[in-house]
Amino acid sequence: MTENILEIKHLAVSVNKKNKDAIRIIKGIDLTIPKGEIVGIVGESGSGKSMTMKSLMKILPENGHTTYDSFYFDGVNQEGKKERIPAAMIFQDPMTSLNPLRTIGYHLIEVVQRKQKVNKKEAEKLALKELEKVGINLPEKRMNQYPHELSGGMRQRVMIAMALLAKPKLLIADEPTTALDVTIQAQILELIRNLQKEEDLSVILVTHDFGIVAGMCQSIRVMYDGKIVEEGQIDEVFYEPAHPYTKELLKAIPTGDKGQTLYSLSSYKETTEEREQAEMYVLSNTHRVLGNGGESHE
Ligand SMILES: Nc1ncnc2c1ncn2[C@@H]1O[C@H](COP(=O)(O)OP(=O)(O)OP(=O)(O)O)[C@@H](O)[C@H]1O
Repeated sequence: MTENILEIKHLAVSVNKKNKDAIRIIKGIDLTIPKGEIVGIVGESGSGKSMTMKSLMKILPENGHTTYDSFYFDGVNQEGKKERIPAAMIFQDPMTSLNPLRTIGYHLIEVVQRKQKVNKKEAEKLALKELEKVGINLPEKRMNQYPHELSGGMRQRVMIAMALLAKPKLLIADEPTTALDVTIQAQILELIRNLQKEEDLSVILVTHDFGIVAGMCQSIRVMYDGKIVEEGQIDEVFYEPAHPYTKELLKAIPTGDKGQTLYSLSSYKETTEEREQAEMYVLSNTHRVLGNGGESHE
């Protein structure tokens, strides 16, 4: 049996707005992440991918509220715990996480010293080693540079180095390559893939791009409107998608064919009634779908 790094049952997130009823954003999802896997979470913009990740990391905005029935990380019950799980998160835009007035070295050394009792010289050595590991050339020079002096791809490598220096067991990459051009995108994904193996990490890769998931992940969770509507091994979901929304997402993958009509996902809508009554149905040991008892499993 596979061990899981993360097991959370019935996770719900709501947001309070002034003088208004709380809005339910995440509507009771079960999320299991097997150890040592790269798991893809896909869904269109606004489906709740980032909110789910931020609630796991306890970095929700102040008006956000998380509940769950149970939450285990690496076998440890998180109920009532104030501290964060040993996970690190990288975002689409590294500039939002880097202080433009501080050097790259400052950022890295700060993470090392927060984690380990070492002096500045030793912290610097560890930071340099990490920069080399993530494929930054001329690491000594980079230590003294400011974020704006680096390319987008290099900044994302720095973010990955910072994440790894925090010694996480789980790396959450939230749209890490969306802002990068295609060749750089491929390099960053390759880096994440290699680091996962070398560092024995578990990885959650959040993306709206099914193509990226196909190349990177062992399994996939499809989110729609605050719920997981389908999950399974990559082949199961790709070749036998069972939920209508997954089918629409798959149709939306650009094939590169001239004249291909790009699908607009906004045309897919479930009625509230359907959604409220929906439950997860088991299609195989690993493949589950929300809603229709698996009857649409053609
Ligand atoms: N601070 C907030 N206050 C209120 N609502 C919010 C807040 N942040 C996000 N939301 C809402 O929560 C829903 C889910 O947002 P989330 O950012 O998780 O989506 P996402 O799937 O990650 O999309 P994207 O790919 O665009 O990041 C959206 O409807 C969004 O408008």
